Amino acid sequence: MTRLSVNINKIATLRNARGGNNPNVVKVALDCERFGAQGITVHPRPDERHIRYQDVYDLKEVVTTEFNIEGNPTERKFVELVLATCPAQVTLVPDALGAVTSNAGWDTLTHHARLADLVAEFKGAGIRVSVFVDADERMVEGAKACGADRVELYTEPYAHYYFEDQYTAVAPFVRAAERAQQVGLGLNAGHDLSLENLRFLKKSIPWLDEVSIGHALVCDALYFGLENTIQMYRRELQEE
Ligand SMILES: CC(=O)[C@@H](O)[C@H](O)COP(=O)(O)O
Ligand SMILES: NCC(=O)COP(=O)(O)O
Repeated sequence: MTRLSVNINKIATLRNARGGNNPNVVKVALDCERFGAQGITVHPRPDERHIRYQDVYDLKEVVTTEFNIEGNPTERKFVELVLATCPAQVTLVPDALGAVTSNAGWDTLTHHARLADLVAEFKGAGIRVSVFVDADERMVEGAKACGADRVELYTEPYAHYYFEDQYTAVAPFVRAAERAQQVGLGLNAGHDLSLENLRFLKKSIPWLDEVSIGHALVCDALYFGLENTIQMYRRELQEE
């Protein structure tokens, strides 16, 4: 089964636009769970432009599905937030300061020592660790060597090339996913996944453990409503 984790960053973006508490990210997270989300993902950034550190503490109190915190552990503040809130999963993402969104996976070979220390620290606290990587078998192997439990494949290139040629677009992801399976890593995927491209990814890599989806899902919810939208994404992930 491939689980759907809803990334609620964009809900916080909307809330922050007016400075009040509408929409309420805690309520939305609970509603997402009620509507069928199997996890809640947040990706706090150091500038707190969407999810704030306090949101993470508030969400940890109430989320009953898998809570996944994504972020760059270069910031000690992020490491401390994760250790203090103890989510089910932390996803380590090398997002650059000032970047609009995540735009690459880790070089798990160059950063082996640092990643290995962090993985050990989080695993020691009972937190599953996923490492965000490009669809590159060497980076998958490097994540395994760091002690990670899972990798999350950065799917922006798949989403980008999907409409040109879906088979060519998915091919490196299938190879990376096969490598993850061979070395015993769990497998997540995320970034720019949508109602258009999700089913083909799932069909190509049926052993995917989890997808985290935010931007497209929140956009779709404007048209279809949140409950319908979550159900629509869940249907795309059903086994054939
Ligand atoms: C790691 C990843 O691909 C997502 O977490 C993405 O970075 C969402 O973050 P934003 O909502 O800030 O774009
Ligand atoms: N890990 C990916 C994620 O949480 C959501 O990415 P996106 O759907 O907002 O591009």
